[in-house]
Amino acid sequence: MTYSIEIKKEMLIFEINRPAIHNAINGDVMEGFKQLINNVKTNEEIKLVVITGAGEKTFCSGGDLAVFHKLKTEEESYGMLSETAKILYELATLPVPTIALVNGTAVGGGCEIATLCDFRLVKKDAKCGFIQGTLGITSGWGGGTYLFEKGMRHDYILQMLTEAVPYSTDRLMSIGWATEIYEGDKLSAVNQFAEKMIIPHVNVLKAYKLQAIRKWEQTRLYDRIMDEVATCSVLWAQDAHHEAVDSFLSKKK
Ligand SMILES: CC[C@@H](C(=O)O)C(=O)SCCNC(=O)CCNC(=O)[C@H](O)C(C)(C)COP(=O)(O)OP(=O)(O)OC[C@H]1O[C@@H](n2cnc3c(N)ncnc32)[C@H](O)[C@@H]1OP(=O)(O)O
Repeated sequence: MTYSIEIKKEMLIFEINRPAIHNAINGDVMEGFKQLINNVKTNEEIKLVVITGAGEKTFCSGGDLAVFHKLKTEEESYGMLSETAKILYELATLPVPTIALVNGTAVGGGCEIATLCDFRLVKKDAKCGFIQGTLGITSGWGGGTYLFEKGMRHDYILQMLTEAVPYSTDRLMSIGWATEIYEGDKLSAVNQFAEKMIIPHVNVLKAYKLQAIRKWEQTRLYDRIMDEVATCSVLWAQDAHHEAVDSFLSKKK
């Protein structure tokens, strides 16, 4: 299975399970996200959602380049990017808070998924970044747009997007991207974090989340994400992108 879904102490824990390729996302994992969303919408017991990656090294390395590299044109890439962005928008706007339990490297689309969550608990030695620029593309799943919603300094956001390198946890904390840094066991870390929330009063959690969702609706977050998708698709179809991905995929051959 490329993912697992477990419900523990009113928390739904979604784990991407492709550690051999750094938990890269393919269509199967996206189906898992759809199942997660459906579970939350139909099960009133779920009060928090946690997203994490299998293994010790990586949260998620973004889209599976071997799979998505088959998409060559603007139209083909728009199809995949928009479909994924829609699912991730549903994830971001779930009625309960979401926590990215960043147990290791989060790059590319992996950094986008962590960014769209309400909280980011990051392992001490993890590195995270919007490295898409090194592939000649922008973020294409809504991640850049979500980053501008995080209340971080504008200049720090643009630096994170345009430097296109993974940041250390010190930097992630100082720019306001990481919520907390943890050491040791990831489930203990998320349990300790969740205990501080008023879980028994789930309607309070939901009411605050709804305030954020209403703001996003009023500021047309969804439309702005789809603009990001369209921009990324144009860049995706250019030689610079295909050459950069070829170079990554053939680096050890
Ligand atoms: C498609 C959407 C787009 C978006 O909108 O954001 C994206 O997500 S673009 C994808 C962006 N992601 C990347 O470019 C990450 C690529 N990966 C890396 O930079 C590195 O692998 C790593 C995650 C920093 C780890 O480096 P390292 O520890 O040196 O491991 P390897 O590089 O040797 O990787 C082992 C193995 O895994 C394969 N791999 C890694 N990431 C991906 C990926 N995203 N897609 C497919 N395969 C991936 C890598 O090719 C190696 O395979 P083998 O050589 O066959 O062992």
